[in-house]
Amino acid sequence: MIIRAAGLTKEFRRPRRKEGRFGGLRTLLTREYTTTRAVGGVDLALEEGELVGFLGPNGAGKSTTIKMLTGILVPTSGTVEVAGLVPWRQRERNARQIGVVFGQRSQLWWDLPLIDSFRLVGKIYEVPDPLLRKNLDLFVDLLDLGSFLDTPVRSLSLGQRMRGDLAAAMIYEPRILYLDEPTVGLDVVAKQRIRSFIAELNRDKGVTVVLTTHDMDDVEELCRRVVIIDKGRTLYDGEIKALKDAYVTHRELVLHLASAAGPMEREVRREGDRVWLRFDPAEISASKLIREVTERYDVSDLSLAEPDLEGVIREIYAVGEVA
Ligand SMILES: Nc1ncnc2c1ncn2[C@@H]1O[C@H](COP(=O)(O)OP(=O)(O)OP(=O)(O)O)[C@@H](O)[C@H]1O
Repeated sequence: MIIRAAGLTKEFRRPRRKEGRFGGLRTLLTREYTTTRAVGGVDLALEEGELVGFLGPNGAGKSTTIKMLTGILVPTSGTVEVAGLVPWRQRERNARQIGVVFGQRSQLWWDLPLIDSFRLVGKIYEVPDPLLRKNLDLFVDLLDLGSFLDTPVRSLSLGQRMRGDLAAAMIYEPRILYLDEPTVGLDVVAKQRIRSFIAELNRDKGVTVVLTTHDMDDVEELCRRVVIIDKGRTLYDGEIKALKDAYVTHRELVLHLASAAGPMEREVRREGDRVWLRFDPAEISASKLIREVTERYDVSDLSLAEPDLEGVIREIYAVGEVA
């Protein structure tokens, strides 16, 4: 087990604000506090080499959990162990085995050319020169960084900066990579490049990845397992497939008709020569339904619509529990 957290809790205490005249002074003097429980007892266990999607609505406690796993925050209670270390106690040793990328915030040196940030990270983490060069070559190639290595970070586009951040986080070859919304605000091409890079690190180098995102395409493409939290507690921890099986009881078959046909059994929608049929796989298998319709109708093409993770997740967030 490379990451193990048990009963992880974080409470933030803030002085309670007093209203009215001399409110500020009274706030200082009385020392009453309001407590926010951001994380309320999360258990998490990851094997080395896993790639897990860490999901939850805004304010669920994802970032706070990640900050405890990375050692930035000290838990109020509970235990964390990451590759044999207690992150907040052994911060420096922990930092060498983890890479962290926050989509909203860059870790790079704003005024320096991108390449200088890589060199500085290499120095800080004491990466031997040949290894630094080898990894730089690889990342420049995989993330297509070549055309903007000499550009100051502040002048990079969001997508270029994100790719730079990812490369910087991996240049010292950490075993674990924490990604907090790595594709937020990026166009489809940039998203795709980042997803392929993450997949490759995980597959070829065995890097363990914890991925926080609101983009279900990230999850569909990269993760087999998801952990969903809300209001600081775990709602679901398991395979995406099992989640879909539990929620998506219907599938859709989309037909292209070569010649006109009247209303069909199971039809739910029609647009020009396309007809959508909805069916329950427990009642009729996709192959049997396809056989039936192709025997009866003049079908030129067909496709099965995949169960939609986005819809499943939306439903779970709305209800606040997993059925
Ligand atoms: N430093 C802090 N002081 C007080 N409250 C905080 C602090 N950091 C987070 N919180 C609160 O803890 C809760 C969880 O926040 P957190 O940032 O972990 O959520 P999140 O799941 O990452 O959300 P998002 O998807 O919006 O990034 C929120 O109610 C937030 O307001």
